[in-house]
Amino acid sequence: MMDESFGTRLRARLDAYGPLCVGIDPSPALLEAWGLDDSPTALERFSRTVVEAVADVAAVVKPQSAFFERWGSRGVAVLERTIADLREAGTLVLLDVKRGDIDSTMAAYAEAYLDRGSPLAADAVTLSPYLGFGSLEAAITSAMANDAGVFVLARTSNPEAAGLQRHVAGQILAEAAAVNAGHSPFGPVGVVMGATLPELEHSLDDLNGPILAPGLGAQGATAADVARLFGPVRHAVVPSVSRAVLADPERVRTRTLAFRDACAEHLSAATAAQK
Ligand SMILES: O=C(O)c1cc(=O)[nH]c(=O)n1[C@@H]1O[C@H](COP(=O)(O)O)[C@@H](O)[C@H]1O
Repeated sequence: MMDESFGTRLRARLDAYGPLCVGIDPSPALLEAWGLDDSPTALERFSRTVVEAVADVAAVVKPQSAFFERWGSRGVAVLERTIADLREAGTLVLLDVKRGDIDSTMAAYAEAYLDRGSPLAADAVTLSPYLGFGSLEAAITSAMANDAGVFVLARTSNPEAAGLQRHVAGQILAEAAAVNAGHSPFGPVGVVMGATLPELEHSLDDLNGPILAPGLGAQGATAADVARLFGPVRHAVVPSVSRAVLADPERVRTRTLAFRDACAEHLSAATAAQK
């Protein structure tokens, strides 16, 4: 049994390795760019290569479930092995599944992804709050019981999101902050805020939880954008990148280091400018 909370483990990883989450997104396009066929065996080769390249330099690694699920049970078996490899390497695993459903179904998702006895158990999982933040309760309870965490979509990186999410993001952030109150160094409820946003429309000062910020690289965000948006909460931001580090199997590690160090430098410059 793990006895440190997800927040404590995440804090330690961020302090030791710097601010970056690397996605494992084995899309057909990337498999082709790597000279691999599109098959479960190729998925495994891709995932193993990324794990070996980044497990000891990225604070968090985020396998995207859809790219494994498209191969049915054989793909899910590769996802299970990838999670096991990452956990054995000591990396924090954020499983990107973006789940959200009514209470009883949510409890089953929680059992699948957060219960430490499950073959798919991760350190944290992404959740969608569009059935109401309260519908996520079973997952949040399970996360706490299993020393795991959740990342709830608040303002996502994609351009289509703004019209819908701007109406609800404030409420999601407030509900996450309420769960996180009193926890140290972070509560179990992180949020997702795109690094592509033109500006932050809500303060994150009282969240007391980690902020996953996807959109670096392929979606156009830079380390400077991360610092501009998240400088005031720099200790809590986890910028996330997939395609821009995965494009070339020979350069996954060097690109990971470049993104990580650029984010660290820009965030610390933002700190200095605020003093
Ligand atoms: O939850 C996520 O990880 C996520 C949230 C979000 O707002 N935007 C977003 O792109 N993502 C995921 O982050 C990854 C982005 O990939 P790249 O654009 O290749 O860096 C994909 O796996 C997306 O599913």
